[in-house]
Amino acid sequence: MFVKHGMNSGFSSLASSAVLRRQQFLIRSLKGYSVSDKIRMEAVKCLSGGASLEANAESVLRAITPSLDPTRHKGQAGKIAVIGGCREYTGAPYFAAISALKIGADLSHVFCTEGAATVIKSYSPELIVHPILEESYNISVVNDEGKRDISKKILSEFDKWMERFDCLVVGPGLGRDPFLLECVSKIMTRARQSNVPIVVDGDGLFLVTNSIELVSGYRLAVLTPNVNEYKRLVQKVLGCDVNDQNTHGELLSLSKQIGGVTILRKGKSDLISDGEKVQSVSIYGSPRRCGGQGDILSGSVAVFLSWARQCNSAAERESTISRTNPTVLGCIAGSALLRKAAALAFEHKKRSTLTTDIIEHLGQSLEAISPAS
Ligand SMILES: NC(=O)C1=CN([C@@H]2O[C@H](COP(=O)(O)OP(=O)(O)OC[C@H]3O[C@@H](n4cnc5c(N)ncnc54)[C@H](O)[C@@H]3O)[C@@H](O)[C@H]2O)[C@@H](O)CC1
Ligand SMILES: Nc1ncnc2c1ncn2[C@@H]1O[C@H](COP(=O)(O)OP(=O)(O)OP(=O)(O)O)[C@@H](O)[C@H]1O
Ligand SMILES: [Mg+2]
Repeated sequence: MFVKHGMNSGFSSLASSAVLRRQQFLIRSLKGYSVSDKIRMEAVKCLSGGASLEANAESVLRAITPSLDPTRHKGQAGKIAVIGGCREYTGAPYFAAISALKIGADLSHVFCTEGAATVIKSYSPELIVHPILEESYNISVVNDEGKRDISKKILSEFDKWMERFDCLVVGPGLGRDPFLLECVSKIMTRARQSNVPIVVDGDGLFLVTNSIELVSGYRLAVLTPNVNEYKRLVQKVLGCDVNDQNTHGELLSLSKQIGGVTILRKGKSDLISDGEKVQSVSIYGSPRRCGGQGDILSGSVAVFLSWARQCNSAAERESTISRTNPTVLGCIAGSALLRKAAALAFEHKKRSTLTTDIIEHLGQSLEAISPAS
């Protein structure tokens, strides 16, 4: 009876499957003792050690999501900019930018190449799209001096907007063109000088892995590597292969080695560390691994990180949460919401679940945890 109830309440969402198996084992071994269900649950939590690692994601989401206060003006709930979108990819920046809006940001911008801009604009009139980036193939006849001028123009175009942003997402669908990446490096350096948080994902991680100084020591940077991106990062920064026997130690070392940037290692459980400790989010998501879910995550982390920073200054957060790095809170909240939305989408669409279906469930998933009124 207790087991069934426990599994259906928040308890199940707090545990990875391995921890759950251990908890079930412990519950079975506790049978026959005259303890109440509540005490038994506490005992199981302590014995399993799962509760200290798994983030209390719902509390984080509740604590950092701002109320819809009628006195607030446009922009106060977040202004996000995604830097990405090139000849090959238009979906990824769209997914990241539209997810930010669907969660509750007020404005979402995309900085991309001219060709990608028309396509992204046609996906949604909600996005503000800046066709400022250039790829080498478009300027192949331009000499070095001309290229320097183009690069300066791109930077000054971006500068006009940068101070307005609460967070940048660098990389979804950015591509790997050398000229374009060089310009994006300059944009990142400028954002860093202005203390604008940066979530680095996709091809942004390709750039950063090869130029780690772009983020090294920047406490407002978040890296969100998938399996491949994490492997490349570990090889480059730690000079070894990924060690699955020392997952937590390795993530801690990686974050410390990059000067305390927050890393969200995506996978079966999402692992998050800023070099102090490792927290996980293992809420059940979806068995569908369609492309684009990481893009939803990067846009979501940007919004929650911005909200967490606002709470920090307004001292609104619960005490246990207020001691946590806002970049870590942003990762916990983003990961939990994506997983909840993915679970809901899968319930309806099963095998045909796509990233756009998951995006449609972001609002409903947040509403269930932090109602709008
Ligand atoms: N619709 C779109 O426009 C999308 C564009 N995307 C963009 O595509 C660019 C490249 O990202 P990728 O994620 O493909 O680059 P990766 O270097 O991570 O992946 C390259 C290849 O590795 C394989 N792979 C992925 N996950 C794996 C796993 N868990 N184990 C073993 N192999 C695995 C995949 O088959 C993929 O072809 C980025 O800019 C990204 O943002 C993706 O976000 C997906 C959606
Ligand atoms: N094996 C898994 N089981 C459950 N959830 C997973 C698994 N792998 C990834 N996820 C979830 O999907 C999200 C996206 O992770 P994924 O590894 O697909 O990113 P990605 O490859 O960058 O995606 P994208 O296609 O957008 O580039 C993660 O945050 C995680 O919550
Ligand atoms: Mg990705």
